[in-house]
Amino acid sequence: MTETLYPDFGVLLVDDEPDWLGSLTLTLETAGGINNITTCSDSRQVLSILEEKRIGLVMLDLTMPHLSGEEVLAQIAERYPDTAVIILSGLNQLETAVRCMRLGAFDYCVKTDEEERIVGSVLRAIRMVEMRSEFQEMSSRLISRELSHPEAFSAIVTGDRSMLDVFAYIEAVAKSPQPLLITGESGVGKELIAQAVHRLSGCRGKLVTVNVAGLDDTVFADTLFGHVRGAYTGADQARRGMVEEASDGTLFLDEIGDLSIPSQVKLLRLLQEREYYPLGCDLPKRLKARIIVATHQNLSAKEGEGKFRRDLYYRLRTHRVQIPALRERRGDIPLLLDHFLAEAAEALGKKKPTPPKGLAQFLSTYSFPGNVRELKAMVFDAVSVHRDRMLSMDSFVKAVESAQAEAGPSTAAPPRQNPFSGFDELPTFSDAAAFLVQEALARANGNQTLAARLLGISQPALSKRLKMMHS
Ligand SMILES: Nc1ncnc2c1ncn2[C@@H]1O[C@H](COP(=O)(O)OP(=O)(O)OP(=O)(O)O)[C@@H](O)[C@H]1O
Repeated sequence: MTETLYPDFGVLLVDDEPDWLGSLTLTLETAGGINNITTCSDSRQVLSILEEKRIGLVMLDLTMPHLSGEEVLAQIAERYPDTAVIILSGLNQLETAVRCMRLGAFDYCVKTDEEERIVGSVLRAIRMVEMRSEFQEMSSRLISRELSHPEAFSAIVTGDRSMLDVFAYIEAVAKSPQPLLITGESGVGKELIAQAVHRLSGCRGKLVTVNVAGLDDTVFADTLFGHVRGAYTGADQARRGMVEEASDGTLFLDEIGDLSIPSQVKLLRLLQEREYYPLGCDLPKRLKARIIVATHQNLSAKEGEGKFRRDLYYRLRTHRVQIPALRERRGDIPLLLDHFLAEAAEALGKKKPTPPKGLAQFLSTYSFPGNVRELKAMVFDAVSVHRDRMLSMDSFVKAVESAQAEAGPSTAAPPRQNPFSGFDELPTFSDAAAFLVQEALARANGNQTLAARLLGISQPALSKRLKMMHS
């Protein structure tokens, strides 16, 4: 199996001592998981390598024959300003370090520095280059408002601007090896987003989904890391963990907000060390999967309450997207309605029914606490019971009313402000009623039955009021 390259751009090591190049390569591979390395022992060749290969980071020795590290640094800074350079010197000379930083070096390390210091600097430089390229890619997409791979999002029905911005962001970060955090209320389509990211990532492996809600720590470790035969009583067979199942692919951990603290520690270790031990096994295995996590919970609040580890939270949110609730993109309701009518008709072997006039308008007045999933269920239910060519409005009205009754008056709708609180002068009762009626009729597209429902009055009461208004 070919190993996934990290980072996805090359790291060029330049030093006239081949032994040092060999030992630095080994250190970066073993301590930093960095395996996309090119070496060069003749500083005169650096520019032609940069010309030919996609190099994002150069580690330059300072003292070299022909062209010194400082001279090469100046050339790189001028011709390849997006390439990060770390200077590696045999001597700790403050003056030289300052000069190199002024020339644009990312960092200055001394060869005798601790391994941790050198590897840490390289990992930070890699992250900076990755972030810079994501930022450039995202801004160019946001400016052009065009997607390079719209087909990756074909399962997600939307015309909403903020969703399209989410798509643009996802295209920019899809190939990053860092985790992606997807947040949003239940039913907004987080799993569909994870599928799109996996498709765009170009990973050859599978997308493996694990819902971690309700898994206790032992089951979590066993599910993710697997075990060897005989690891515990009853472990008659070895089990491959989901991390291994997702090799060269994507591991999608859903409901991450419910993860217990001990499991959070295990996940953090996996992300930091990119290694794990199947239960009962002394040899570590390498993490070769991209990690995507999702939650409907507010992780930042959980972190504040001490229920989610800060270090894990910050690691997970390197890339993050927030999927808006359906009530924040009501323009999607008619599109989704049409999509689910076709899908339900096909699944149930029926002809696609014609929706009653005003249905989309009626649905747009509802807050959909269950988001797209709730709309989908409503449509499937209505299509399964309908018999005529025209779909009945009734099953939708009943579904909305029973959901509202179930939620109770305080949660049926999002908390509202008193619309009159900012008024200097209050309208009269009859003026306020007239405004309400007009607004309800506009929202119901002139449909009086719907408008009456929105106002919580009977249709005869509404027509009486309309007569009064017009007399
Ligand atoms: N924009 C969309 N277009 C088409 N189908 C959608 C869209 N958004 C969601 N769905 C459908 O709605 C249902 C719920 O979506 P999904 O499971 O992705 O939500 P979720 O945010 O992951 O929910 P949860 O937090 O409960 O896991 C699925 O059947 C999905 O196919």
